[in-house]
Amino acid sequence: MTKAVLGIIGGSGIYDLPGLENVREEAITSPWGEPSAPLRRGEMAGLPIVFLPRHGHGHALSPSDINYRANVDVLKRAGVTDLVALSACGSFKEELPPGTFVLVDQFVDRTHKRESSFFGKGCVAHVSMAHPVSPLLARHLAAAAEAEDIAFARGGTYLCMEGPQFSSLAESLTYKAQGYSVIGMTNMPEAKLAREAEVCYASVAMVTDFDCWHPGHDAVTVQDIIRVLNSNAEKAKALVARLARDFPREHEPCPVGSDRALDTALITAPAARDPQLLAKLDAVAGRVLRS
Ligand SMILES: CSC[C@H]1O[C@H](OP(=O)(O)O)[C@H](O)[C@@H]1O
Ligand SMILES: Nc1ncnc2[nH]cnc12
Repeated sequence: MTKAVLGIIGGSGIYDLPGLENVREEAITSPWGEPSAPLRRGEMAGLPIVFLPRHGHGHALSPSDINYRANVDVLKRAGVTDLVALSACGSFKEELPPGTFVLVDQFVDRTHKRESSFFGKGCVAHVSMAHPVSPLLARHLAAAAEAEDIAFARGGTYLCMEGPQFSSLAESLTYKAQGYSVIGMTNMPEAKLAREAEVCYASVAMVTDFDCWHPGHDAVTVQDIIRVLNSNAEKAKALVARLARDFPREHEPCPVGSDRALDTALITAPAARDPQLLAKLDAVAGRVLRS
């Protein structure tokens, strides 16, 4: 049995985690470069928690500048088994108004300026992204939201745009017509990298606005978003506290195989593998590379 370690990535408006006990800051170095910030390790209700603010302290990093590989790598090195992403987002649906927490279960990746895999020349791997969210983690989040009386939706599709500009009206209307639920700038490649690192992943997409498609709302501005962001952040912190309280202390095997994703993914013959890349993959893929 593996002990559960819960990772929390804080998005816009969530730069720390009050309620974390015995906090120590840990600057883990990564062969993938600089993570957004040192990790903050501690416990909640006895459960080990590792917190990382995605945009760095003071929100210095734009979505395109975040080193998603380093972030996931250091969380893996810290022993994280289950990772919750907290993210602000715009909504494409009337029934998902600002303040709603959407436990998304699908992603559409429209990013184009980001390193999106740990693997490549000298060690090729193809993991499945058919079911990018860990259903058990999502179920625990739903139970925590229910217990905290937070308005939430089970399931939804998160369109990840490159940004940093918000969408044009034509883009917004197109995504709405496609049936997508929400839009943000950060969950990709984060979810892909978590899968490659065999870390269970779930995202709480916290609606701050209706993007720009809604006839009754003006085009989105950061000022408008910040107003909603702060109340969402308070609810998110309560959600995490409840999640930690009720979370299983042993890591539960993932029904969609998030925690074994590399069992069926590596294709490069051992003799053709690049030792330098293998060394960088020690944390992410050590389980399968060492066996
Ligand atoms: C401040 S609004 C735009 C910004 O907020 C979201 O970030 P995060 O997912 O880290 O909460 C969105 O993706 C943009 O990066
Ligand atoms: N409308 C929107 N588009 C992209 N990212 C967002 N984050 C919050 N609101 C957003």
